[in-house]
Amino acid sequence: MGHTAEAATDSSTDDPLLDRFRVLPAANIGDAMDRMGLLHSSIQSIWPGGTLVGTAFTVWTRAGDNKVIHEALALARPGDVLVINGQGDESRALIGELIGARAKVNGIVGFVLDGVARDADMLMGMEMPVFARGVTPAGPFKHGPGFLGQTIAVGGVAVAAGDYIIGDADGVAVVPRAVADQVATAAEAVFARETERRAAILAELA
Ligand SMILES: O=C([O-])CC(=O)C(=O)O
Ligand SMILES: [Mg+2]
Repeated sequence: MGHTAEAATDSSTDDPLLDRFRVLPAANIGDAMDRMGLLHSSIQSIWPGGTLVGTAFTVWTRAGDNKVIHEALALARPGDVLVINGQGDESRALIGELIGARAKVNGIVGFVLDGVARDADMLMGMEMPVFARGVTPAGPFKHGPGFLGQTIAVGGVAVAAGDYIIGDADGVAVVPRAVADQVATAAEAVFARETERRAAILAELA
């Protein structure tokens, strides 16, 4: 069985919470967490319209070095997002289109980098969402060290393995796994209330 078939049947992608988060704005999810759990505003989709929802596979890598990211690609499960602390370094891209393509084949649904990426056009072409501090053509070194699966800091927020990651046009929200159901319920209420208020305001145009 190929990795793509695996991705379609893996239980981690059947989680109903993923579908609930998929239709909620990151802003509403943040409001449901006392407006906390939102990454620094400089971490944004590197291509227009990129969005993602998945579970965190955490990676800590030395600034400007992606040796451990190659290991992560082989170990992450379908439905995972590679969430990477690269110490906010903007001098060298931690990932590009080749890593993006490998991720796609393995069922990984996207990347969140406290660092930068490259090959943005090709990542857009393969619809591989990447949220990062920006882009640079400068490539990474491949020496290590790095760590997998530990709780890490990304964009000023702690992320543990298995936390829910939601990225949209505003940026990225992180929902701790232990409170995810409550947060989804509260965010659905925020969304419903704001939908109603927005409609009432716009009705003044009519
Ligand atoms: O060279 C690298 O490791 C990063 C890169 O451009 C790619 O993954 O395509
Ligand atoms: Mg490349």
